[in-house]
Amino acid sequence: MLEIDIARKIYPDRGGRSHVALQDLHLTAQPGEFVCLVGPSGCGKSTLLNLVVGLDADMDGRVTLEGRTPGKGIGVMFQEPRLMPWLSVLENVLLVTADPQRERERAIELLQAMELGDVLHAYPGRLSGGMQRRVALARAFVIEPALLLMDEPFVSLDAPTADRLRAMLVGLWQRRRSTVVFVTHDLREAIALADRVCFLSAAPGRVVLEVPVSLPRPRAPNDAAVLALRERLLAQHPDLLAGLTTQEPEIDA
Ligand SMILES: Nc1ncnc2c1ncn2[C@@H]1O[C@H](COP(=O)(O)OP(=O)(O)OP(=O)(O)O)[C@@H](O)[C@H]1O
Repeated sequence: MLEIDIARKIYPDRGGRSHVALQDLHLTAQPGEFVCLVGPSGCGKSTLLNLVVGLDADMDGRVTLEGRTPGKGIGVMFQEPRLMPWLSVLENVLLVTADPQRERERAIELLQAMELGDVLHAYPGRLSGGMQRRVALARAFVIEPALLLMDEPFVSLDAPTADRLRAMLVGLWQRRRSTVVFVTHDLREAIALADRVCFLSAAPGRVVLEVPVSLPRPRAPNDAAVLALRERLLAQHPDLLAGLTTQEPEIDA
C-alpha cells in the first residue's frame, strides 16, 4: 500500500519568505488501485509527485510503499516524454532496466504491443508526439513497477491520440496491476481512468474530496456516463471545482 502523510512542504522564497506548497496532505492507494489527482493550477500536484518519487526529500512528512521508503520499482511518466534523442526507441526503453540483455525480448514485446514494432531502431526525433508518448509509456511499464506516477502524461495531444494512449495505459495497468497515481487537470480524463478521484485544494494543497468511480470499463472521457458523473460533481461541489472547468479541453461534439 502507498501511504502519503505530509504535514508540510515548504519552498523558501527568494525574498526570504517561504511558500507552503502542501499542508496536512494524507493520501493512500491500495495495491493495484488507479488513483487520479485533480486540483487547480499551482496547488502542488507536481511537488507531491516529486516527493513520492524521491526527487525531493525536503519535507515534514513521510511517504511509504509497503511500509518502506519507495525505492527502485517506481515508474514515472511526465508531460514531456523525456526520451534520449541519441538512443533508439528500444535503447530508450532498455535504459531503465537493470539487465538490458535479459529484458530485451520483453521490451520488444511491450513495444510491439504499443504498435511500435516497426520503429524499434528509429530515433525519437523521427517519431510523432503520440508515438514518443507511447515509447515513454513502454519505458514506464518495462520495469513492471509496483507504483507508476504520471504527471499529465497526455496533455496537449489531439483527442483521438490521447484516447488511444489512455486505452493502452488501462490495458497495461489491467495486465500488470501496478498502483497508479495519475495527475490531471481534466476531470473527464480523471473519471475515465480512475478507481478513485482525489481532489486537492488550492495552495497549500491537501486532499479535500475523494470520489470512488465504479463505472464499468472501458470508459472514455466523452462517454455519457463519465459526463453525467462530472456534471453531478460540479453541481454538488461548485466552489471546489469551479477553477477546474476553465482548464479542461473542449468537449468533442
Ligand atoms: N522549486 C521550487 N521553488 C520554489 N517554489 C516552487 C518550486 N516548485 C514549485 N514551487 C511553487 O509551489 C507551488 C506548487 O507548484 P507545483 O508545480 O507543484 O503545482 P502544480 O499543482 O503541479 O501546478 P500546475 O497544475 O500548474 O502544473 C507553486 O506556487 C510553485 O510556484
